[in-house]
Amino acid sequence: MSQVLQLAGVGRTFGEGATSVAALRDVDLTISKGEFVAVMGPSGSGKSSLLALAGGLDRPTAGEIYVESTPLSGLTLNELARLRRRAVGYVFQDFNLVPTLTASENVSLPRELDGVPTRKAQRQAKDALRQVGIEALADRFMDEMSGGQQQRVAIARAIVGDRHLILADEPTGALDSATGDEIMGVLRHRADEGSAVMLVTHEARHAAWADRVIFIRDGRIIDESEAAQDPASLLAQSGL
Ligand SMILES: Nc1ncnc2c1ncn2[C@@H]1O[C@H](COP(=O)(O)OP(=O)(O)OP(=O)(O)O)[C@@H](O)[C@H]1O
Repeated sequence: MSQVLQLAGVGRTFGEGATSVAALRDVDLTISKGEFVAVMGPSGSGKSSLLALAGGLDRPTAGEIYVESTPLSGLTLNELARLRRRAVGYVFQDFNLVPTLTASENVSLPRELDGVPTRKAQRQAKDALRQVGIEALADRFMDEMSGGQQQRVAIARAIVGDRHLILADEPTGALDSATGDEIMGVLRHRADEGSAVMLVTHEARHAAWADRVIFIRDGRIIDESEAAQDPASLLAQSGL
């Protein structure tokens, strides 16, 4: 099975009647094992909504979403939560880390909740923290870490274990550009190892790490390109 994520005719409308907002309309999208896809588009175009649906954090008002061939509409909330913990790593814009836990505990907690034995979960957490370059900070609490360090913890939590679908919403916002590139390298590596990666970004230089770039405007996919050699040409192509 090579399709990790599939959206078929997906729509998401918020509210009803005259004041309703169509955040996404009729989106068809497939991401395969080993594929790194970047999503670009203006503010309010539907990028975060797309990621939330793909990660099972929200439900579509039209169409169907499949994660590893499982149609999400058929799952109860508990089943959806289990699938999210097992298969989906999510990097939130605002990190969503637990302040009273250490870096290592923040990363291992979702694994333990999913029944992975503590020792193994801790080993996996350590490995994920190593991949994002902060293994030495494993025992620090969140308020002892800078914004950039917390962001790395959030990324470690998303890639820990063997998640097959990594969804990242602007994961480089608080990072300087060298660290941002390092994080892109981590996501690229995860894709090369067989995960499907979807990254929302405003930065063409980050999108250039992807195999494919999707442009969204007004809730619709307006264009898809193979990643260009020259990141600036991505923006030129889409007219963004
Ligand atoms: N919970 C909600 N209730 C009502 N409208 C919403 C909700 N979430 C998103 N929207 C609307 O849906 C549209 C798409 O929003 P979304 O956050 O997905 O865009 P975005 O491309 O991620 O924007 P940004 O780049 O600013 O993060 C916007 O018009 C937004 O106002």
